[in-house]
Amino acid sequence: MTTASASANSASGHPAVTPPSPKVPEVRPDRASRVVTSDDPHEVSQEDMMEAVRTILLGVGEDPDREGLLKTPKRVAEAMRFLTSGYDQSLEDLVNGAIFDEGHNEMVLVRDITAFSLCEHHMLPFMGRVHVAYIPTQKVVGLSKLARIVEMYSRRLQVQERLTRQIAEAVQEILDPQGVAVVMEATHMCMVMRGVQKPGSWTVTSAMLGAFQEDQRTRDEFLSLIRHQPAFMA
Ligand SMILES: Nc1nc2c(ncn2[C@@H]2O[C@H](COP(=O)(O)OP(=O)(O)OP(=O)(O)O)[C@@H](O)[C@H]2O)c(=O)[nH]1
Ligand SMILES: [Zn+2]
Repeated sequence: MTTASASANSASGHPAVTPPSPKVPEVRPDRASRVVTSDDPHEVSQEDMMEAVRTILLGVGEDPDREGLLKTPKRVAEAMRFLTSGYDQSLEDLVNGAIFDEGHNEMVLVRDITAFSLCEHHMLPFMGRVHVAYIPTQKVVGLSKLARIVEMYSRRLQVQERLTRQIAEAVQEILDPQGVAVVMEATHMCMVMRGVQKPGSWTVTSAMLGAFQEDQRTRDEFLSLIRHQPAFMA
């Protein structure tokens, strides 16, 4: 598989395209791909998670036994399971065979796909929009599947650069198209609510494969299409 080039810069600049970077291995395998046994050290029960949340509540000086917090450990454990549910999905199940031989060879772009993820450094949300384009080699994929791919990789602990690249590589894997382009624009709560505290800052990352990496005009067409204001919004 071609290696994606991913880069980040501030929203004031255009997404830069850098030379291919070395592939970063997955931080952890998909939960779905692991054989889970009862003594699997990675398998943490809901009760263990709830106990950890109780500890956090104590750590912030709260009383986990006061009425308003009684169900909080359970709610947080369930929320964290949902927010990382992308580990349990596989690309094959998600695409569900929705690949059609249309003989189409022009750019397909799904833009403004909202995405919510958690940064792996602070486990705080980062959120924004993702634009996914590809140039088919005859075969196209069901449009919703591009959004589902974004969803699967977002619902994990991430860094924005890796998320962007994984989306591009997934489209490459399922379609083997002439090229794939992914741009993500996101704001990170770890930079807004804490730390450097910069509300309004945006990070733009891109991953370009094949024709989008090799052909400046193709890349420019994509960048111009994602900046264009759509005439119709549902
Ligand atoms: N490249 C990249 N960095 C990220 C992402 N999400 C969070 N970070 C950064 O990860 C870095 C972690 O830096 P550390 O110095 O280890 O942690 P920290 O002391 O909490 O850093 P500050 O956020 O600067 O307070 C910070 O600079 C974050 O802004 C991401 O998606 N991509
Ligand atoms: Zn963070």
